[in-house]
Amino acid sequence: MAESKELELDVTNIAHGGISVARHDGRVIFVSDAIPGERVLARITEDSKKSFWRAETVKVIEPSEHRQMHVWSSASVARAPENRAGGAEFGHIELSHQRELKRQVVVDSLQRFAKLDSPIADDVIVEALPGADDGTGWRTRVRLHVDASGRPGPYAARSHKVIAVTELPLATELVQEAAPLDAKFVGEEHVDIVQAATGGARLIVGDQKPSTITEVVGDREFRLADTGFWQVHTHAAQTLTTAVQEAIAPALFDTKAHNLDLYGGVGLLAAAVADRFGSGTKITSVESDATATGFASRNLAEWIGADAATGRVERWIAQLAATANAHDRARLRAATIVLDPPRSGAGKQVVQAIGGLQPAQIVYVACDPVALARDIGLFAERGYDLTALRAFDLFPHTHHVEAVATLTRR
Ligand SMILES: C[S@@+](CC[C@H](N)C(=O)[O-])C[C@H]1O[C@@H](n2cnc3c(N)ncnc32)[C@H](O)[C@@H]1O
Repeated sequence: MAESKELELDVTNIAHGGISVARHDGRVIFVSDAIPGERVLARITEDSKKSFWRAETVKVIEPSEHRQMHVWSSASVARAPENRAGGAEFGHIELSHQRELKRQVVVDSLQRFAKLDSPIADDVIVEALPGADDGTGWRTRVRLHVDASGRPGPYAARSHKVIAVTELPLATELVQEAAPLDAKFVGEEHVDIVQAATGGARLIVGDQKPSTITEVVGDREFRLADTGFWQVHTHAAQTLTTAVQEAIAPALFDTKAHNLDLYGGVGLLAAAVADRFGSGTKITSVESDATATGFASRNLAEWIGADAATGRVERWIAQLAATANAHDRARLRAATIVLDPPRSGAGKQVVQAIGGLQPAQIVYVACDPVALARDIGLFAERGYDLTALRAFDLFPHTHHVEAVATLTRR
């Protein structure tokens, strides 16, 4: 960028990633902190590409009827763009309209990346989780980054500049109370605040040695490392447990089949499946983090047919396919496979490997609608149709949306 350029833009659509779309002289401009329907003054931040530019809202000229005061003043458009805290990029939008925009992103992703124009996608709504009416107070895990002077804070939106803040409104009360926003951590890179279901909130400074915490879902306890993966929203684990249980078609479920929980963490979704279908359920939870699978083995111990394996899914499943005999193949054809991959999705290699096993049904839990849509497109090529889809607002005031899709063999 030679010099800072500002333009008045009419914002028309929402794009994946929490940014809005405007057009100027026929060129697409992705604009942050705006809402479709608004006219804004925006500063161009990237104009090196032919096909699109990027811009940040500097001033709202004609606000949307859905604009509200930002739930986090540290992220407000009233601040200079480079000083706005990141992680609440929808906080200036009414909560119900955030969900409408997320719905549009899910539907649009399915149309563009899965080439899917189906009533199942059209009927999807983004369901709210229990919690505060204003969508704050749900985060049980927060990472603060530390700047060169030792001061902790969130990164600014779209950069690694640490922003000093006085509050963390998306976090639970206990996490807010425990957050050391005035302390100094010279020489550290980050500080995590983690609230487990029992034992209050704790600080994890830098690469501190992990200790064991307990999470509770319904009347079931899960043990895990405080540095390990657990769903972030206070109600997320319960919501996904129920959603996965409901996404499985009982008529296609076989307790004795070689059922799988891929990207299984500490066994949350394997437990959901086994709870739904009873003590005889066979299911293997596969996860790359050996500490997590160690905990998963213990968390799943009460089900005789449940176990946990350590491995990268792409290799583990290739190995399974390579060594399966006719009996194993029949058990895999009868199987239900649950997968909950990271943001990048399962990808071609894993989708092809699962498709090759020809399981009866697949339940795909996704935190990225574009990655999900790409994988649904790949599954369609392997003979699987989308038969159910739900979306959940697991991350209010951010652009993130979680989806649970059921795919059934044709
Ligand atoms: C979105 S989390 C889901 C965990 C679990 N299903 C839950 O809800 O608690 C994704 C998990 O996949 C694991 N993971 C990431 N890439 C992996 C890979 N290639 N193979 C196996 N596990 C992987 C991560 O360590 C993480 O535990």
